[in-house]
Amino acid sequence: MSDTVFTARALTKTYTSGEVPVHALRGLDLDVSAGEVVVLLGPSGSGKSTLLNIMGGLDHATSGRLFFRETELTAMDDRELTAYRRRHVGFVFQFYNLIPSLTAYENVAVVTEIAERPMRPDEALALVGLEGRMDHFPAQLSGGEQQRVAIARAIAKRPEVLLCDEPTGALDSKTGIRVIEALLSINAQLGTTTMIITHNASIQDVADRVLFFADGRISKVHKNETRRASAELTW
Ligand SMILES: Nc1ncnc2c1ncn2[C@@H]1O[C@H](COP(=O)(O)OP(=O)(O)OP(=O)(O)O)[C@@H](O)[C@H]1O
Repeated sequence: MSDTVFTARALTKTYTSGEVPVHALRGLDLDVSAGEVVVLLGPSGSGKSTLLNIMGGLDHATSGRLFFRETELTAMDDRELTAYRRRHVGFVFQFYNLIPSLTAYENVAVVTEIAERPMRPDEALALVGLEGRMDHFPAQLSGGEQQRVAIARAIAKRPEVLLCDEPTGALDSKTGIRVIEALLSINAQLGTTTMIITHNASIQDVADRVLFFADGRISKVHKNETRRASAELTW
């Protein structure tokens, strides 16, 4: 099996829904290795979410090619992309989208009931440090804890990749660090390839590689020789 999970070549995305076309991605080349933690930084509108959505099979590119291992995502129709997404991709968004009437355990079980070889909800919740909160409802959990339930839900199906769009965007520094800690612990224990969009530059220190976006392109790449432990982060 190849060690490269994603290969993007000359990838573009142009939105033509408005009067003026928006060039969200302007020819992007990228290789992501298995088990890598990649942080995406850059100004608002620079194309970070567009790239993650295409990698996650939520959207189609306009031109160029994108592969998940040997499979070409840019050749897939919506039905094939849905199957790819269900099988291989976990998503974490800024807002947790938990079901308020279900406990933490039940929110995770919603996913494990339909996955192919899921872990048990209690295992997934233990991985994010919430073994003691399984019977709590979202309203009884802090923002950081709710986000960790959302992470447990995303990883319970054992996805190969975890795509996170501003996972700490709504959190204060202390709870945000706990969330990053949960993501890194999953990466260490399960080897899940992890991509994290953030506006918080201090998070870049926990990555293997940092991609700086500007105007639909990757303008700079920085490789961290050593990754900083999440406990050492401050913001
Ligand atoms: N569905 C859409 N229709 C039209 N234009 C869009 C759509 N989605 C995104 N765009 C535009 O594409 C560009 C890139 O947006 P994108 O969300 O990828 O940026 P971003 O770097 O993730 O920004 P942010 O950090 O604010 O989330 C922006 O100009 C945005 O307005």
